[in-house]
Amino acid sequence: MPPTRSVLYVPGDKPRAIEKARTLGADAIILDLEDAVAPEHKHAAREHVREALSTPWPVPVLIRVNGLNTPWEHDDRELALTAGASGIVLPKVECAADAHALSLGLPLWAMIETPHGVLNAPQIAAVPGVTTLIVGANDLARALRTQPHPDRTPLLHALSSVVLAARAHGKTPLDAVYNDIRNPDGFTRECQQGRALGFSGKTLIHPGQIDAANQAFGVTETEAEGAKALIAAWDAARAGGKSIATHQGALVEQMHVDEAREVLALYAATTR
Ligand SMILES: CC(C)(COP(=O)(O)OP(=O)(O)OC[C@H]1O[C@@H](n2cnc3c(N)ncnc32)[C@H](O)[C@@H]1OP(=O)(O)O)[C@@H](O)C(=O)NCCC(=O)NCCSC(=O)C[C@H](O)C(=O)O
Ligand SMILES: [Mg+2]
Repeated sequence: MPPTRSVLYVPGDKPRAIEKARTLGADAIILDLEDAVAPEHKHAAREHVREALSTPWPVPVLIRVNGLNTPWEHDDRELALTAGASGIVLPKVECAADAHALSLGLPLWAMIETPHGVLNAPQIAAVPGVTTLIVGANDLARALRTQPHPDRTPLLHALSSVVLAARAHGKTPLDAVYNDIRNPDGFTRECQQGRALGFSGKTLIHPGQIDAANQAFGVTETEAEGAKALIAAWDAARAGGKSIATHQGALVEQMHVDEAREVLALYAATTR
């Protein structure tokens, strides 16, 4: 799987921001046709997105289309199919049938941002074309009538439900955006919380959030060296006929080795 530590939304009607996004260092880009684009700009945004995708990008670029049953659905779908996007982001996915409705042969990133979406997350994650679940915390908080909380306590159940559903089906869970672009400390704390909850990365709204997300969801050289040492300890134990090993005083079993290999794969993919 390509890395998804940092996934930046860029409004489809802002060509300057789109061009800027090419070189910002995010692992993936979502060109947005939905909530970041006012109704009167939807048509122009589609043209900007088509133009942007007519030349190669260094990272995967997805299109967030408008939701099913909106007036823009048909034209967005046609654009997504013909423009050369790496995938489609579908907002407000409520059930598996919604995901099937937009199974167009491209990877589908399903946004879980309604109560039904959370309740049906396991069925949505099970749809073969769905590769990724993204939490949409703004829409979800509104629908649930939760109050803002620095530790996201009111949303923890939903956040963990999305991780659980995605992981159960081998899909990638991505954490929600952090709205306060002037609060880097709060952003970093939320990245760390998202990683601890099991998310693979975070969706972002501003270039200033990319480095912190890459760091929080990435692998340091020290961590990579630690993973190599753990695998070496395991290999030595197995070569000596042992079924389990210890490394730096801690038990090592097969699942720790699998985890260490994932750490090394992410390190290799993000240090080119
Ligand atoms: C939030 C913003 C409106 C702030 O914009 P602005 O005030 O212009 O920021 P800056 O002046 O700090 O910008 C500095 C330069 O960086 C460029 N920029 C800003 N944001 C982006 C971006 N997202 N991608 C690429 N480049 C960006 C500016 O153009 C400036 O460049 P320059 O002119 O050369 O100096 C703005 O950041 C923004 O629009 N962000 C994206 C908002 C968005 O996409 N929203 C929709 C997705 S989030 C969502 O819907 C969540 C979900 O559905 C849910 O329910 O939770
Ligand atoms: Mg939303």
